[in-house]
Amino acid sequence: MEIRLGTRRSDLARWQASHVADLIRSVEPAAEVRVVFVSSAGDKDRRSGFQQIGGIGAFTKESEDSLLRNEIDLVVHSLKDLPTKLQPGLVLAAVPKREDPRDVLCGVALDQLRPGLRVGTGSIRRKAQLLALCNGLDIRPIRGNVSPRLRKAKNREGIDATVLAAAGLSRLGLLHEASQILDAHIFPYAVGQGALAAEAREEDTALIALLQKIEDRQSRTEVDAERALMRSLDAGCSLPVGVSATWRAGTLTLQGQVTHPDGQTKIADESTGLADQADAIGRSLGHRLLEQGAEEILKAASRIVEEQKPT
Ligand SMILES: NCc1[nH]cc(CCC(=O)O)c1CC(=O)O
Repeated sequence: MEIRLGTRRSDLARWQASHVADLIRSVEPAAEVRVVFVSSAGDKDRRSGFQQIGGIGAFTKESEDSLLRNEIDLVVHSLKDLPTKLQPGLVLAAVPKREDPRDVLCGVALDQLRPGLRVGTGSIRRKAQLLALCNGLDIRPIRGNVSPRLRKAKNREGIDATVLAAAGLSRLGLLHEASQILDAHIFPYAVGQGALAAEAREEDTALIALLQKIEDRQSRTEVDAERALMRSLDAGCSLPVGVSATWRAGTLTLQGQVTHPDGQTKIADESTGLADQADAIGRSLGHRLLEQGAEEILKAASRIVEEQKPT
């Protein structure tokens, strides 16, 4: 079978694509996987803050269009960047084994956070959670690829610190550059962080069956529960929702935290269930958070994200 695998051009995207290509070859030695580069709005627009370039789907839309036009057969994304609603005709065919989903702090350690310290991040979740840990931090909007962000923090170029996903650093062989891995109970991670998505056309049943062989059931369950939470909160990928998934004797506990962008209010709860109840776990957690007032925080966050968009 010939498989045209689409990816963006960044170092991280290339690593992820070749990793999935290797996984496919390992379960199907006869597969001919060819990597095809697709650019995205998120890659082209380097002017503005991360949240600002049309937000949802900024990194995934072009490759999905290319998939729908039959130019490629499969796209590999960071699952974190994949909107909760896929375009009609496309499916999340497989989720391979998830990397460490946690965030890391680079530049300083957690106990060195002080009012006025400049922390670069374009993520409203990271901003909110950082301010909740240390009121008065100077959060600077930055975006761009992982390595330049790391370098800026290291050289104190406009920022003193930054927060990045452990998974991205690890894939680029840069995890040793992190100052501290952040405990997910103190600093919950983004929905889908550390996981990869293999997206395909719904009608491509042979390819989907093949991709099932590279799926990791536990990772898939976590991701399904986390995405169900996001849907029940009606929250786009750019909202301040953090999660943490824990397994005990075949049951999954999903913790969720919604944090006001000013860091002053947060709502947290959890929901537990069996592995085949991923959707129900995510949905019931969503309902609990909404009952406690999450909607007001999410609305405030949406307004802030909207205001930051260039007109
Ligand atoms: N939106 C950027 C992005 N998308 C996926 C990753 C890291 C890898 C992952 O989370 O799987 C990153 C960089 C970061 O947030 O540090």
